[in-house]
Amino acid sequence: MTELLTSAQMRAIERAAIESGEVTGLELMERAGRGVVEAIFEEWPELAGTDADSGAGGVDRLAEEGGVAPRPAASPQDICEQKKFRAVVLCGPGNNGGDGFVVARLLKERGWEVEVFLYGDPEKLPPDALENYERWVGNRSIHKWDDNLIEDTLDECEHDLVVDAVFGTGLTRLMPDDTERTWHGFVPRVFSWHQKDRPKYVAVDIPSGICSDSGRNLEGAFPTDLTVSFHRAKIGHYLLPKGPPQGGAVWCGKVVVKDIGLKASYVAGAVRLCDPTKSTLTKFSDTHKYSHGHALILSGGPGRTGAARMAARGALRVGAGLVTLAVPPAAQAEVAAQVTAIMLRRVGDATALAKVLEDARFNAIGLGPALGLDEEAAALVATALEAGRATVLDADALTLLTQDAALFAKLHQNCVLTPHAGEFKRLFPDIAAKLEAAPLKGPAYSKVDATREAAKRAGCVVLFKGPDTVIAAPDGRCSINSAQYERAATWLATAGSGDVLTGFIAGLLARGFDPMQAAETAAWLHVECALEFGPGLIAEDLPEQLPNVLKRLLSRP
Ligand SMILES: NC(=O)C1=CN([C@@H]2O[C@H](COP(=O)(O)OP(=O)(O)OC[C@H]3O[C@@H](n4cnc5c(N)ncnc54)[C@H](OP(=O)(O)O)[C@@H]3O)[C@@H](O)[C@H]2O)[C@@H](O)CC1
Ligand SMILES: Nc1ncnc2c1ncn2[C@@H]1O[C@H](COP(=O)(O)OP(=O)(O)O)[C@@H](O)[C@H]1O
Ligand SMILES: [K+]
Repeated sequence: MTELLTSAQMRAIERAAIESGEVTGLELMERAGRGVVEAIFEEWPELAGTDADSGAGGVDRLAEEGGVAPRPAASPQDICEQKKFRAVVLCGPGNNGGDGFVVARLLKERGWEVEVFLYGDPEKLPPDALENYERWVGNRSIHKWDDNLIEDTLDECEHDLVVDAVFGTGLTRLMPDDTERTWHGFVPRVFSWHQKDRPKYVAVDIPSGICSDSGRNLEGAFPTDLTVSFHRAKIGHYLLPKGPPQGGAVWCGKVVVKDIGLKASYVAGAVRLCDPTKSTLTKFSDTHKYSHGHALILSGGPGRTGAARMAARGALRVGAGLVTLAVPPAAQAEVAAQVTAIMLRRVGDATALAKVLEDARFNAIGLGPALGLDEEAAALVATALEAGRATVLDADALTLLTQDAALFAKLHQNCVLTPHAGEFKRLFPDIAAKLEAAPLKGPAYSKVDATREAAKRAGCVVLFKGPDTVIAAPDGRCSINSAQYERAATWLATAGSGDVLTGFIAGLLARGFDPMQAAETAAWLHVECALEFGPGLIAEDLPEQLPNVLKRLLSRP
């Protein structure tokens, strides 16, 4: 699985590499800037042009005029007279700005017309950024930050590119909001999504204003088409905090990670991006059906059996050897008419469930979807938890846990809880409040922090749903299953899809996956199934996509 880093982890890796003498900060900055330029041309080859088209090797007209650095900026009209690719590079007061100066220089070397604006004092730039500032101003113009001039420059003639290198992983507080500027006003004026023939917007490392650890929008983030990060993606690229203002992945556009020559080393405690390997699925492939386990899925009463039937089908398709639906007697005929490979057991109450669970071959339980919220349902949850089996709890089972502290206390390390945002808030109201509170500084409290805290409190795996599903174990392991960017599958948010996920987890638990691995693998397969089917998907379709999805996964080299 790919690691996603925090800003502190990234800084530690950078520091270790520099201290070991294997690289200098200046070299890293040069590679970062080069990586951004490479990514721009890979994304929009039309911007790479040919030497002749782009005027590469062309002489800086301002330099020809004999100015000395730093010279007064050219007026927007002056700039528009030339037919070249044009970029505006917005640089900030730290090393993110330093990367911006490198990008500006490299574009200039290719013949681009480049206007650079610096937010902050040159004298206060950190050393590597200062060095690149000086390399840039050696014979070129630079503008002191001026909202109006930036807007005029972009208005006066067509630009091909705006590079956002204002703040990166060092964003420590809310976006500046002083008497001279409010970023909330500046950003919508300059970063117009709707403008005809608008420039491409590219963020260096992360869109300025987005907290790289949490994805939270520290008010006034710059929305971009492409975000180019370095060494590893950051957690904030993959979280999608709710607005207003919305954050994270919404502003990144697309994330490309460029290698800057830092050694890949294990980072203790790093969050991972879910992407199971072939071996994850094959390592439990014995031949006998009982060696693939037996999942028991609890059904609701008459007229409420569909959710459990879908979960059971999911469990069977994901490879549980056997799946049995535990059905209240009044719903038996309804269920029997609709299932074939799935078996039935009459389970009228908690005593009957306890009897069924005397059979040790039932090694995994899935319960909650349409189970009901009455005392009988609560007794079923208690009995299931007391059995100590690998158990996934969803929907009504989660609501029941919120109503009874003694029931919550029965959770054990073989459980998986699968709340959506509403259920999470009911289960962990204080944690949800921290997540909902407006962030005042970076690094801000994130969905990763919230899920880790919830898992620790519950003493079991928590899978916090959404397009940015976060999965955490009490020991701190944590991963994100992303349904964003190239895995965007908004149509997965359809009634009953969560019930199928419960079934996938139960099936994998039955196959012997540990709870964290079952939750991660199921969440990943769930999105793959949605992508396989495409728009128009209904929940029943999800299990039917598994054969193709698994075939593809298992045929990977
Ligand atoms: N790590 C690596 O391996 C590599 C890192 N690289 C690059 O370095 C970037 C990180 O650089 P960085 O640490 O200098 O932080 P950065 O984002 O430039 O900002 C710091 C400046 O912003 C200021 N500031 C903060 N918040 C503010 C606010 N709200 N409003 C106003 N000011 C605010 C803050 O001020 P201070 O808090 O110090 O007062 C400080 O001056 C990283 O994203 C990547 O692009 C690459 O070169 C290659 C390898
Ligand atoms: N925008 C989205 N893109 C992709 N998946 C989503 C999105 N919104 C929700 N999901 C997923 O859809 C499923 C919905 O589950 P849930 O909320 O329990 O619905 P239900 O109770 O109808 O089954 C979850 O797996 C969740 O992660
Ligand atoms: K940036």
